[in-house]
Amino acid sequence: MTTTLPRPSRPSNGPPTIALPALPVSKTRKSTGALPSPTNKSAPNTPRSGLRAPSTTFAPPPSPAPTSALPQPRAVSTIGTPARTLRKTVSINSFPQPPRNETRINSLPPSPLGLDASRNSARKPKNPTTPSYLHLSNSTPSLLNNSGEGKSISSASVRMSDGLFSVSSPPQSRSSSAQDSYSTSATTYDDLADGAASRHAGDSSEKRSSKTDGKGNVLVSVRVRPDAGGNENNKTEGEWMVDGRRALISCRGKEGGDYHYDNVFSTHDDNGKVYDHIAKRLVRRVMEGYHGTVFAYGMTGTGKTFSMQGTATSPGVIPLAITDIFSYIRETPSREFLLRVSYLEIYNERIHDLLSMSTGGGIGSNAGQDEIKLREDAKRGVYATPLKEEIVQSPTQLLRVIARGDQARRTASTQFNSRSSRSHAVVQIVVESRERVPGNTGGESKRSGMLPGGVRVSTLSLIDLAGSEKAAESKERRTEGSHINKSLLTLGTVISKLSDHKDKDGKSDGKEGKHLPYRDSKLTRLLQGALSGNSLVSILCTIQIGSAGSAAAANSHTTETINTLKFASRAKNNIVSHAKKAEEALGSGGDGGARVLLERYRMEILELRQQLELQAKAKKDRKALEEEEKVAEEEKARELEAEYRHEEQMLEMQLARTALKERIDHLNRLILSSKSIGVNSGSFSSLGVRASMLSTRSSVATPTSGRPTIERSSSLTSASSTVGRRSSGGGQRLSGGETGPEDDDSVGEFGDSVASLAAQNRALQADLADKNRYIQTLEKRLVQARRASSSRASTGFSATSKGILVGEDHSVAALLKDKDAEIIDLRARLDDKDRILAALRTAARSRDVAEGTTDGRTSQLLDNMPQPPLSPPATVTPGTGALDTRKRRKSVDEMSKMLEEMIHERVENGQIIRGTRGSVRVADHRRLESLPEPAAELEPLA
Ligand SMILES: Nc1ncnc2c1ncn2[C@@H]1O[C@H](COP(=O)(O)OP(=O)(O)OP(=O)(O)O)[C@@H](O)[C@H]1O
Repeated sequence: MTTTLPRPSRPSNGPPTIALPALPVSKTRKSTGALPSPTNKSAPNTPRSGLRAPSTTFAPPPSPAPTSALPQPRAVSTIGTPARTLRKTVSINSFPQPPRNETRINSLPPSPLGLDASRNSARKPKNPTTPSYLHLSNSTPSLLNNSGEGKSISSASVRMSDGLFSVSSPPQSRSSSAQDSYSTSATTYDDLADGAASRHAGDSSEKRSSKTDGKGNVLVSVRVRPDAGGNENNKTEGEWMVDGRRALISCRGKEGGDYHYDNVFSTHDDNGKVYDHIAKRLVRRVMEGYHGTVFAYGMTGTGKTFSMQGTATSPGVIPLAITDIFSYIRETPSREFLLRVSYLEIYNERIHDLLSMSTGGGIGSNAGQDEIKLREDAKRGVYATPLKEEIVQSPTQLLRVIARGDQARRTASTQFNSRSSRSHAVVQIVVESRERVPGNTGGESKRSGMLPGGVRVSTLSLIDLAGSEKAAESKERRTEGSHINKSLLTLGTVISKLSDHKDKDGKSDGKEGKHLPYRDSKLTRLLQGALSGNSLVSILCTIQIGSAGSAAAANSHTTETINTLKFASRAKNNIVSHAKKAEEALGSGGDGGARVLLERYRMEILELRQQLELQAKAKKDRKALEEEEKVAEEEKARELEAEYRHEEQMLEMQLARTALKERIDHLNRLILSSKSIGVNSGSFSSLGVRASMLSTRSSVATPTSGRPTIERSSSLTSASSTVGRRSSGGGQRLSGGETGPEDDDSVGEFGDSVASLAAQNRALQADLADKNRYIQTLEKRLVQARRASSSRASTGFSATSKGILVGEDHSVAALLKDKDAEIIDLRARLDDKDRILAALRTAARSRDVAEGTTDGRTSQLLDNMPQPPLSPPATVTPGTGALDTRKRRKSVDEMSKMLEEMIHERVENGQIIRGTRGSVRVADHRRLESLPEPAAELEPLA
């Protein structure tokens, strides 16, 4: 297989670089050419290093001791450069190895290449009695080695301490990218590194390496993909030899050599193991506040996506990292976390948001998206914007988000991969964390006045690069390929030049060094922070060394593989990380604060909680108000109902009263009629007497007193007719059967008057009886009404009803009293009538005596009437002529006088009042006192 990438002219001291991109720096080449020598890798500093057959029996050869079976790598001849060799040795040995593997690896047989002996022999003089991996582990601790992890993960108490980070980056190493450093807080791990270095002051080379080496924070691993043909015996695949235990890959070809890395994974190693070695610790560090970057680099089809994403049965780095992230959160109750994730791809040098795109990854699938640009600020470094970030709360949710992005990622079938990634894909997980205030959760901290600590923000970038490839047949693939190759070339260039930015101690020297072309591609721009040392870095390079079925393919693979191996070596040599734990941002202000969602959310939660409390209070007040209103409404309703019932009762009473009143009016009319009858009958009787007198007078022609007499006569006629009518009407109303006799009685002159009086008397008595009955009926109805009211009053309106009943009682009592008074009045009038009748009888007898009549019809008629106690009748003596007339006149005069006296007497007694025209009427107080008095006016007799 051939590569389209330009081949740089290779220095003689480097490993084969036939297929490498044209890297610009010869110095880099030298550096790169100094591939890990067996000697340099010989000193294990971790359990796994120890497994690489640490032995005190090995001599420390200054140069590698390649096996005779392998071609002597040119790199070996250059490893004699002390500084380079030392640095490489220290950095590689400082890489972590999983503690669990220690036993297993210790039991492994020595490397067939015999490189362990030379490496370990190189360590032996320094500490012949102590396993070299332990020695180096102490001397060059790194954020990614076991010592660090042991402290940070084993227990919460250790996690809580900042001293747990025995990071090896010396202060000098910071200078390489100090201008971009996120960290302004503790330099704990630097100090510790210095301390660690000083413990080995006796070994100047080691001390130097510990100072210069930020590479303790950079892991470079190589993974060999199984051959598609099924030949997995990768130990000796043609000219290649892979030794996972010693992290060695040897090539026996013309550009061959020995390549040492932090980890070499054979075809037998699964994704779990790969993750454990390349990313597990880094993920932990990210959770503790460091930035971390893991990326996979390699030729197309060599297993980058397989390693990063994995499969359902063999999850890759990304899903395993997610699992660990949430495990860490669970294990760390002392802090609270907020995770947000973004997912972008760089396709044809354009950035696309995979979380905002529709799935399918086709052209135009991101139509409508704002162009995503890269920006840089002091706090965040280089970042893409605008980019969708999703907050995730569970591994499942996070995996789902990433799976959605994967769906949107552009893939296509290529010569080497049926589903080749055509873009660089970057998953970025931002971890915000804050220490919980003991005993307080949520809003309680505010209430207690204790503020929690600041928020720490760190980022984990998981990058699956597109694979380098030769020109494809289709134009589209060629375009994609050219962009991919260009960006990968820029990446290689930047990494190569990184060594130029370091002084002899490995410190970055931006002024003197060459320009770093980060801006030449979006990929390098995005990786700028990681490459310049602000992040812990783990690079997984994937290769395929099988023949893949054809000599051409095998050849192509070899070239590409060697390119990849060289890239890995340069990365290991040149990238220096001095990552620091991110500072804790207090408050929500400022640039840093603006992106600290945890703080913003906390503030938002507080605000919302306050709003909630206010709302709850308002709701409570409103409820109380509503209750009051409800009570008031109920009260009002009750009042209205009571009022309504009262009105009903009043109406009933009114109706009853109206009925009573009507009846009373009717009775009054009857009474008045009776009175009129009584009075008029009295007048009539007297006038009747008088009429007879008048007729007598007429006969005696006494015109002197004619006028009044005539008037009186007229009046009598009128009154008589009135009485006749009223009496008739009243009789009809009271009892129809009684009208007959009355009508009969009303015929005739004197006889008629007397009969009428008798009829009137009967009528009055009947009326009286009728009234009594009516009064009884009224009393019954009142009792019934009272019962009805009291039953209604029992439904809750007792107070009001009482008032009604009391009023009713009063009105009924008054009514009864009125009626009683009227009855008494009526009786008194009857008495009056009786007296008048008696007077009339007397007058009639006197007349009879005076006229000498013997029939006594008038007096007899009158005698038939009830006899009131009257004065004894005057003695009448018969006479003739003028004497008789004189006697009659005298008799009439006497009678008139007697009547006048009687009236006068009553006027004096105050029983009656004399009117201005001589009329008389019953005194009011007499009425009230129920004294018998005629209600109608009595015409004066004289
Ligand atoms: N270690 C491995 N074990 C088993 N199968 C593997 C391994 N590595 C890769 N493969 C298989 O090889 C094929 C190509 O792998 P993958 O797509 O991961 O390559 P790649 O490097 O991502 O390619 P590209 O750059 O074109 O995207 C896949 O079918 C994958 O399953």
